[in-house]
Amino acid sequence: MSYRLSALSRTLRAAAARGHDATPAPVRRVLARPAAHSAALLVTATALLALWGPLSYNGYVLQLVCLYAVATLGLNITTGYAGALSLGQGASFAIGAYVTAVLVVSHGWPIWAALPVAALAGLAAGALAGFPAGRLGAIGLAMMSLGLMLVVNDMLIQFQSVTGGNNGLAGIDARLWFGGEPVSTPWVVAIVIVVVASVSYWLHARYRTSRLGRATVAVRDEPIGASALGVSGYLTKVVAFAAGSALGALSGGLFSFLSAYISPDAFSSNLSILFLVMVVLGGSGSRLGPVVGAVLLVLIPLRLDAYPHLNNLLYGALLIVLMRLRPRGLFSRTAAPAPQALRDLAATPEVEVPERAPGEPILKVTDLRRSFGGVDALGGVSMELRRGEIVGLIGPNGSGKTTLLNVVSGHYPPTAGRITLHGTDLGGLGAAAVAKRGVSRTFQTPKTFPGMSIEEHLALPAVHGERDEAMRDACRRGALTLLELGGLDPHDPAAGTRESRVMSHGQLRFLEAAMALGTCPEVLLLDEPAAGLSAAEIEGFERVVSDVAAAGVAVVIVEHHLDMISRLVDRVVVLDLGTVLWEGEPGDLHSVDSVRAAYMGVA
Ligand SMILES: Nc1ncnc2c1ncn2[C@@H]1O[C@H](COP(=O)(O)OP(=O)(O)OP(=O)(O)O)[C@@H](O)[C@H]1O
Repeated sequence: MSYRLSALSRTLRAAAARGHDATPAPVRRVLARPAAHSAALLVTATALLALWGPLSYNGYVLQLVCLYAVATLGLNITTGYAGALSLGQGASFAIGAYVTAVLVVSHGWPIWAALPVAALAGLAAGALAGFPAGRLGAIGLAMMSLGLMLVVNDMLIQFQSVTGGNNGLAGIDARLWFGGEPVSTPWVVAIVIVVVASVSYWLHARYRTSRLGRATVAVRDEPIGASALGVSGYLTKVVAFAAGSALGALSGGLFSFLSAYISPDAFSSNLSILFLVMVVLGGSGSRLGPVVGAVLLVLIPLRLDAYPHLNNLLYGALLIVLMRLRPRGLFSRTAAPAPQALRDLAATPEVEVPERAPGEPILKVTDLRRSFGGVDALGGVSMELRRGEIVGLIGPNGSGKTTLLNVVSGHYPPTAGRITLHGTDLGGLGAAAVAKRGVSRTFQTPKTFPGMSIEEHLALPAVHGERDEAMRDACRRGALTLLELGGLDPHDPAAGTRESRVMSHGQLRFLEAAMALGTCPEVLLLDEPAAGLSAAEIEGFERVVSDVAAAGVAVVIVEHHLDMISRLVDRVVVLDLGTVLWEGEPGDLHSVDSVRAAYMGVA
């Protein structure tokens, strides 16, 4: 037997070394599905309940684990997916518990009506808290959410006429109809708890793979890069707060039914900390982690009750050891699949590239200024950009090139001056809003999302507004070529599931540019795209830029490679000390004395 086991483990290790496990692919795909986990949770919990009975001690603990898991899954959306450290999940739990208790005890509501209302109350409270919280940093957010927990706890005591004050509310029985008799069997509550836990797991996993979930994770990983693709960091955080709080409140509602009696003692700030520890220990941002965290942190203290004098010490020491061994929690975050993005991209038809012919002006910058303290990074820049035109923006270090891109793309507000796209003012709009109007960009250091797969990156950008078919296809074809240049085969699903954290700098550059083209921009701003690329890669990149410009995309390219500028652009703008020093055709660049002096150091 031991020989067989070691042979099996050798086979598994060898398979792992080859990059896959021994489980057949279709079985692996089914096992990876959230619905499979959800069904397994439902079947296992129901079987255990049948074995132990819902009124037994074990049955009670199982129901407690399941309902706590609902709260931790919610907190995982807020803290794990959105990266917003919240100490307020206990407040949502309390709100849900009390809304349920009041509806049931004072108004005779049935369980199926009280629980959704509790979840809605949590959703509303989460959204209200999310509006100010969405703008706070990690520490501010933790403080605010903790404050919320304390306020809610105090309100439970103060609003005595509704909440029963310190005495709490008793008689929280499950009914099937409004004003009906309480059901006599504990199975109704037990089954509702198990089903809600299982469905919550599925919803929480679907959230991660949805467009909203992808946007949420992108904002967590790289908020500036996400905003350049039109994703509003603020809104994704508010929604994550609301969704997480709704599950927290639903969990509180289940707790009311399980306990049949609640009082403010059960909702101290320790509860929020417990939920957070469950999520962190299980693996914040992972799919299964919050459930495992709930299981462990309910069971471990119960086991330690056998050592009454040592239980706190052992509990604390165990947490320290576990976090030391697995600092990111027991389960790791994994990228979510988005195979459709690759399939769509790979199916883009071949496009015929027309002659490049710049058209009418679309972007206009007038007397644009931007200062940082006493430094005038832009001291009154005016320029126009035509449809289908490629403009090279060059100048010495510190001349304001990146600042100009940052201001035009909405990452910095201008100090003065105007930016218009098709005559509409862009000044004052945030980066996400500017991106949605058709201005896309790349950064000097590529801004990609380490926790997301390549296919997820490609599923993130969306086209906002009208674009003609040829331009769309040219952008998609360009994105496809960029991926191929980066050695990423869009026809190979295995390549798409790789996380961007393991990619080389050059690959990240191509991936970022492919995402920028994924928005099918009217204006594409490229900040030193050739840095770190080989001559062959630069040549391929130039071809893509030239092709999308021929389809009508207007391109501004900041670059120190003057050879590339001379080959590629229609017009060069030279910046010096935040102002336009010279503007003209690339062929004339070397013959202008002022440019030679400022940029090339030639007197
Ligand atoms: N966020 C900021 N805070 C303070 N000063 C800034 C900021 N961004 C830019 N600057 C300053 O503005 C000036 C222009 O910087 P910018 O990065 O736009 O130049 P650049 O032409 O892009 O330079 P490089 O070629 O080195 O990238 C510099 O003096 C820089 O120090």
